[in-house]
Amino acid sequence: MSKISEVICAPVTPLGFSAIAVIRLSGKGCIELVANHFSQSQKLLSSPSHNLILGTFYAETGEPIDEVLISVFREPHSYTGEDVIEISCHGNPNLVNRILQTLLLSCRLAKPGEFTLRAFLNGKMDLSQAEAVNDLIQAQANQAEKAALMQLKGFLSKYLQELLARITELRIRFELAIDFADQDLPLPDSNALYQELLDIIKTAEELKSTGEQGRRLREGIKICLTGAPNVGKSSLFNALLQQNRAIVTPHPGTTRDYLEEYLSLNGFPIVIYDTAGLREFPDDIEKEGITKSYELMQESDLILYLVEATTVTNPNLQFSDLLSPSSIPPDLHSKTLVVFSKADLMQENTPQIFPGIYCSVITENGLKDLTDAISKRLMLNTELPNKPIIINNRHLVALSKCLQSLHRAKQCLKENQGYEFIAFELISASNALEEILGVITTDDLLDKIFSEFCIGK
Ligand SMILES: Nc1nc2c(c(=O)[nH]1)N(C=O)[C@@H](CNc1ccc(C(=O)N[C@@H](CCC(=O)O)C(=O)O)cc1)CN2
Ligand SMILES: Nc1nc2c(ncn2[C@@H]2O[C@H](COP(=O)(O)OP(=O)(O)OP(=O)(O)O)[C@@H](O)[C@H]2O)c(=O)[nH]1
Ligand SMILES: [Mg+2]
Repeated sequence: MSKISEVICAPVTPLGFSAIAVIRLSGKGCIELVANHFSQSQKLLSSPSHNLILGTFYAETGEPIDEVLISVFREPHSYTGEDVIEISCHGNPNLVNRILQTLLLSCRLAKPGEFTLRAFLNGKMDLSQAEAVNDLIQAQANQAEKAALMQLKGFLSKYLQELLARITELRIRFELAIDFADQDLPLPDSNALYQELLDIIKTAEELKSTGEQGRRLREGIKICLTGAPNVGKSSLFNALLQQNRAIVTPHPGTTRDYLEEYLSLNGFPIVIYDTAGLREFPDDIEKEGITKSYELMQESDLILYLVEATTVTNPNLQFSDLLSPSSIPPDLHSKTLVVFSKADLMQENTPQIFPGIYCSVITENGLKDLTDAISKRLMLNTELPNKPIIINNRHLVALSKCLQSLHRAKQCLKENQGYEFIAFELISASNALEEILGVITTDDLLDKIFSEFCIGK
């Protein structure tokens, strides 16, 4: 415990010019440490928790560095559960560095994620909540932030704790049954135990089924723009991003390497790809680009296949003819949305032969229809349910492990195997859930999780 309490210090705001910058310290003795360099040292030493004090911060030489505002948090009432000081100084990176250098004469720089690691080790949050802190910082869109915030506030923890309690209770009932059998006492109603096991499995499955939604929030929903050369993929890419990101020219074969950008649609994070035009006889460079286009199509959640609206003149054409075999592989048709581009070039009164989305980046007609269609297709119109979502892959893996054990327990029960086998599987199921909450951890796991955090967090 004493090692944990060693004072650590780090800037918590990015080093750059800003209105204010904040430096944070945590650990036993950090209040005294800062008081040694502060004009209002008595006020600081006797300050209650959650208090602000204005004063001057001095260098080791006694030279004043800045006028600062100091926040005091006394253990255990702080983010880390230890004494914490936050120094708000003026947002000049040189001032921040001088204050930091002064502090580092008597403490050490915090490692990435070390403040949150301490919050976890001091029982301020469980591991899933600590991971949510980073997910919240990294989140790319409102809905991803919402999911991470719910996890930070313990929604997932509560759900898992309840599941864990039910598994434990069921296990105890099986263990009691083993004892009863030894003593020739009447056995409990095995049908009731079976029903409870089924119900637990259902609850765990329900949580696991949110994993796909979670993956989309974590990695972003992948949309790939594809089609023949020159159909207007890069132009549409730019229009959706509302910036001139991709090069557009009248020459087919302009885009060779793919481009990747992020946007948010209805609060969902989207990764959008502009790819090389598909053609049958490409040159060597294009060939590479096209291979990559096919890889991206495989990975994508949605493929937008562009066809120039003016080229669709044959009323006998079938929908499948549009997606000619040389363009989109048949197994990807179900996740393909056809978009008719350059709709402004259609003659007025030209019938739209295929029902579908006709759009133009010049007049901007149809762009809203396109984003609406994308939202509908990807089901982005629905608010996230007020239920926990598994957004972390480590959690999904552990939950799958838990479910495997629960299913094995069910199998044992069906095959009338001994209750001790079932109890064993239920222990494995509990252990898997406890991995998520960090009840049992290894240094390697903690290192891996917290090293992905930024410094000062
Ligand atoms: N300035 C500042 N802003 C911040 C943080 C911070 O540490 N400092 N946070 C994080 O980096 C987040 C807020 N999280 C926090 C969580 C708990 C406590 C805290 O003092 N908890 C005490 C008292 C609780 C209470 O009064 O209700 C406790 O848990 O006992 C502070 C910040 C976001 N904004
Ligand atoms: N009239 C009209 N022209 C368009 C529209 N969209 C794109 N274009 C033009 O079509 C040409 C090709 O556009 P790009 O966006 O480069 O097409 P691309 O599909 O990315 O082409 P490659 O990268 O070569 O495969 C350019 O001259 C664009 O200005 C549109 O909606 N209306
Ligand atoms: Mg292009």
